[in-house]
Amino acid sequence: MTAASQPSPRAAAEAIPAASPCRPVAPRAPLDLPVVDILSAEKIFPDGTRGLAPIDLSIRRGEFVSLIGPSGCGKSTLLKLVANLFEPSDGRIVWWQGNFSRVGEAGRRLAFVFQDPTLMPWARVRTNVRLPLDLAGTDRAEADRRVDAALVQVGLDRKGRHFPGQLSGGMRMRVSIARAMVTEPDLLLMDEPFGALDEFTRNKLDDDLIRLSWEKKLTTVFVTHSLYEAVFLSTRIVVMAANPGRIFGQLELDEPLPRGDDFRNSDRFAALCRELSAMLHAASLESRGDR
Ligand SMILES: Nc1ncnc2c1ncn2[C@@H]1O[C@H](COP(=O)(O)OP(=O)(O)OP(=O)(O)O)[C@@H](O)[C@H]1O
Repeated sequence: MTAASQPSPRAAAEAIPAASPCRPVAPRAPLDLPVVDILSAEKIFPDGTRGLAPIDLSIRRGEFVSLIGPSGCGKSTLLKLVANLFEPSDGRIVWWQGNFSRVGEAGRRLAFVFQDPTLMPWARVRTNVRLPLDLAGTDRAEADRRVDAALVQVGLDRKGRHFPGQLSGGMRMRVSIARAMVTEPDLLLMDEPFGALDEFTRNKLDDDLIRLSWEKKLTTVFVTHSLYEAVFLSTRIVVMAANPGRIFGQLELDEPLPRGDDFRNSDRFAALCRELSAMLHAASLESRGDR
């Protein structure tokens, strides 16, 4: 792992100026209500691979938590456990303080955004974004209203009648985010959503995501390989180590939200990147058993 040397000039060169300057505001409202409690949850796959050692982690309302760490440390496995895409081998996961035995029950919505936008190529952008509402049987007028709002939120209000093949990679990812936003999720899970995009587009989408996250008071768990992205977006970063997958350390970031280029180009950002880089270096050594 290389040190985070001088991230600011690079970010400055590649970042698109924010639509509005970053306004320093007080941290968002109380963060104390747990959305997900991961209680000694462990994952051993059927072939015997120990994907995750027992993990304890609480995600609170309004947090933006990034999971970062070396390849194979269990970031995706942890995210899928939180998404209830599979069950822990041991331990348990409690959503909304046990008010719901499974995610997705009435009143609680969870949305998952993958690295691949997985759009229907034969359907227009509007139809793709409306899909979860159609599946849920939402009234058509209400669905159209939410689709309009979501397309505005991601800056695609003029692309609703386009097909996915007519869009850039960044635009397709925006469609995928809009499709998550129409469900008005209580918990947004994102597995390296911008990993396949160039850094210029990634920075722009990070800008949009942090604005959306702030405006909608989202609770988000986000997997990334980019320490710059993790520092820019997160209120808390969970650093993981591998062999077996586990939590190595955590970094709280109290930089006020929303954030923009002022933060990206600040000494504070550079210092936080260096701190995270050192943690990742140590986690990487620990993963190889070198320490
Ligand atoms: N379905 C599976 N069956 C067996 N082993 C699995 C399965 N899925 C993941 N693993 C193993 O579990 C461990 C954690 O995998 P996971 O994909 O969660 O890591 P990751 O941190 O997301 O990796 P990357 O950064 O490379 O995407 C790895 O050793 C992986 O090989």
